[in-house]
Amino acid sequence: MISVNCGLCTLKPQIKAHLLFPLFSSKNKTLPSSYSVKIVSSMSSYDKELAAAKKAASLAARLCQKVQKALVRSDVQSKSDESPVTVADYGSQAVVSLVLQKEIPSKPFSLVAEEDSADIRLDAAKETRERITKLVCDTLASDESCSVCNLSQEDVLSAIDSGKSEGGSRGRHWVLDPIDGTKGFLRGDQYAIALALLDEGRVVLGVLACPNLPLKSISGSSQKNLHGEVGCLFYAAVGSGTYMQSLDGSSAVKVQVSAIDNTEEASFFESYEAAHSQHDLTNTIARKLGVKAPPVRIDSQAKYGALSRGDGAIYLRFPHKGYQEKIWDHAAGCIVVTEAGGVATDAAGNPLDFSRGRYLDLDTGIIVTNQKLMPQLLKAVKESLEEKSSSL
Ligand SMILES: Nc1ncnc2c1ncn2[C@@H]1O[C@H](COP(=O)(O)OS(=O)(=O)O)[C@@H](OP(=O)(O)O)[C@H]1O
Ligand SMILES: [Mg+2]
Ligand SMILES: [Mg+2]
Ligand SMILES: [Mg+2]
Repeated sequence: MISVNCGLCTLKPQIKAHLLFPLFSSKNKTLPSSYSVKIVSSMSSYDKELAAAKKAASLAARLCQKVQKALVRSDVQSKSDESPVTVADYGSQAVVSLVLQKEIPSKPFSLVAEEDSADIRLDAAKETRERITKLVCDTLASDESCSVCNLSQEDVLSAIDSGKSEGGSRGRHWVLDPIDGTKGFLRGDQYAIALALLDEGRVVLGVLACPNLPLKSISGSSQKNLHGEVGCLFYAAVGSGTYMQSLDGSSAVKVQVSAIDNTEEASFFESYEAAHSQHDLTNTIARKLGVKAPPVRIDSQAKYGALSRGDGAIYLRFPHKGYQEKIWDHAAGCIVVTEAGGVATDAAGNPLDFSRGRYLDLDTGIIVTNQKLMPQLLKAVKESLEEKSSSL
């Protein structure tokens, strides 16, 4: 049990009521009129969890933005698999864990998350530990419902380690990527805080905070020439649709995937990093479909968010041989897209199964599109994979 004296547990009634809507309500932004406007009114059985998830991801986004704006060399380390991790990854994970435990105090609390504290418990990481603890405290204290924060370093490390759950098909498990797209985060590009809830093995809600994603459509843009006001919060609960609001606070708009049924007009998203997805294979698939537009390469599950509001019609992800996908890289994105009317499957058309622990067990790759394009996409994927294997 983590003891936190930050006031999150003693919310005033007006702040509790506020939770379903913007957290940082200083300015109410207007969302682009291209998205159909419908204020959230339906109540689902996961309302309390969704409100907590939105609050947790939004606060974590605030921490990440602060770090990204003033990143210093000592904020970044390498993990044992050579992938980068920053004080913001750790801080974001701690903030989300602490907020969820305070907002949803029921037991047991189970979190499947990417990071753990082993490396930052080492003697050499003393300054990093201090920096993370201060970031977490400052972030929690910046929330209007929480004026005091007395967290110790051990509280923060324990909060990070609460993410060691194995998940599975029984009970409820939160699934968190505290920064998805850490490489994008380091470049100053796209990243996402991705949080989902599994209930009996099924993703029942998901929240994607995308601090650098423009509120307006990025259709026809590339990651390096995005313009306009940024900071999107996408959220979805099973059976209730997908909504987007500004991270700074705005009324929510309902979003829908693209209605395109002609593959020639479709554009597709893929990983920015060539090491994360086979760009040559996706090029073959796109050619078969007659796609004319160049691929839109952006980091992180911001791709799922952009797809959910119809900025593009297809997301293709084909990791190189031997890579095993983790559930936190797709759980939130998947429900955000499916509740917006999309479909996400593996390369053989099987639904993604998040009930098997920390990893996804899937055939070759992940493909996401709308219902109309899926049959053609599956055909093109099948043919491209067959050609690739016969050429080896
Ligand atoms: N080799 C390899 N193949 C496939 N995927 C990998 C690989 N290595 C890492 N990862 C995971 O990719 C996550 C980043 O997401 P994206 O690939 O969508 O973004 S990016 O464009 O590549 O930055 C990234 O998530 P984060 O670690 O949270 O950044 C990883 O989980
Ligand atoms: Mg990730
Ligand atoms: Mg991550
Ligand atoms: Mg990582």
